[in-house]
Amino acid sequence: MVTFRTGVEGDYDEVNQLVQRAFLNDTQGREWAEEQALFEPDRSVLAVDGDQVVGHVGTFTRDLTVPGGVLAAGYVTVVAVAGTHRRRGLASAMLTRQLREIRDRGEALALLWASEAGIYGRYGYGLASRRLRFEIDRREVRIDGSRFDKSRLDGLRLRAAPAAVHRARVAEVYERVRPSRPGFASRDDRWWDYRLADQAWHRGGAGPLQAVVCFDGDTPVGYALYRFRSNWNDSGPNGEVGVMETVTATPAAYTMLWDFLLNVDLTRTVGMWLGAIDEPLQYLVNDVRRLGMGMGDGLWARLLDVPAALAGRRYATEVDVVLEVVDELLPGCGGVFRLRGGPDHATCEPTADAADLRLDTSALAAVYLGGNSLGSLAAAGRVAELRPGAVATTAPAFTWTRAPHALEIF
Ligand SMILES: CC(=O)SCCNC(=O)CCNC(=O)[C@H](O)C(C)(C)COP(=O)(O)OP(=O)(O)OC[C@H]1O[C@@H](n2cnc3c(N)ncnc32)[C@H](O)[C@@H]1OP(=O)(O)O
Repeated sequence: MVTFRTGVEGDYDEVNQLVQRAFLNDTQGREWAEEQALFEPDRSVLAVDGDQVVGHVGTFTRDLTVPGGVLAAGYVTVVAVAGTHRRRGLASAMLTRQLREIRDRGEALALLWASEAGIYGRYGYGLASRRLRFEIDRREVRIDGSRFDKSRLDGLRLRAAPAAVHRARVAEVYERVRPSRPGFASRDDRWWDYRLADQAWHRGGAGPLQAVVCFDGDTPVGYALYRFRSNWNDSGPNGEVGVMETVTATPAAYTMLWDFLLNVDLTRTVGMWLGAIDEPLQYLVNDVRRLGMGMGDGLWARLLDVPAALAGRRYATEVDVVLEVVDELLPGCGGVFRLRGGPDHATCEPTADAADLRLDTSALAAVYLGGNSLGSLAAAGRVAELRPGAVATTAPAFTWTRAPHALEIF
């Protein structure tokens, strides 16, 4: 018989083996120091059959930047069920218990990256952010000089080194940018260890992790993390730059860093897998088509405390709306709420007033970070307009200056 329990410290190895098998990973030669340091056993739910762990869901404790604020969130991770025990409800049982535990800790929402996009909607998650992949034919692409004022680069300088050398500067820039960019997550030392981890298997055949930092005087104002992949073919050099993330406090730093990344001798391609959906590079280059862009999904979000989540963000325009939120999995998380908000204030409370809009919790999650338009969800029939005009007045409020961007898979 399968039973469920909370994890303990000694579970890591068995859980990790289960997870690696479930994700079809070859574990040979891998060490897990950085991953193990992130393990929060008391936030794991395990399924156990006899003496064997056959299922696992984990949670990390982190803060998420939302439009105009930062909220504690449960970061859901390494969901796995043994191949011998699938499609008999184990994941559903663990994921539902996990959502209740996240809510009971007072975290207003759960977040995850999905291995397959078909899995999580049934648990109330909505796709809240997207990413752009880039595969740039770098010889065809350059920063278009007519689109920016070169004098803005005066006084800036770049310094490139193995990433570990620049760790403090990189973390300093990230902390400066994080509070204002929806989708960014808090990174303590353990998370920097994970992000900068550089064992052979983290490299995926490319070289060591590099950082290039942009300084304005002595102040770091931007950085890029990247790897080179050396390659040659019959025509000569065919190397690649693989960009992991670029974080910048100013447009000038962004321009200077991308100019550097696009001009590495002996390379032909610049790739980035987790670019922002509104990546400014699109608006800077001479030939946008040659950026080789493709869209992917990003963060999935699940609201667990609707009033706290809605009052915890800010709104692009003044809004006063009554939302009926339908939550089939956790009915206690749904209800009718009046949201009053604007660029510098927000309140949200249960109300007995008639609802203006009705939507399910996954549709609300989809618009929560400003990554999808409420109007688009309404066009899909996912938002019911109970008071005529309510979509038109509410949709602009849920947008934000920048699209949400999740920088790393956890
Ligand atoms: C945040 C993350 O960690 S994402 C990683 C998820 N894990 C993986 O992809 C690893 C490989 N897969 C697995 O380990 C398992 O197949 C899991 C964890 C995805 C599902 O575990 P199971 O115990 O089989 O799920 P369970 O029996 O509870 O089924 C849950 C529902 O999800 C559905 N489902 C499961 N996998 C998929 C899928 N890949 N695509 C679409 N639907 C799926 C099931 O059909 C079921 O639907 P229903 O309730 O409408 O009948």
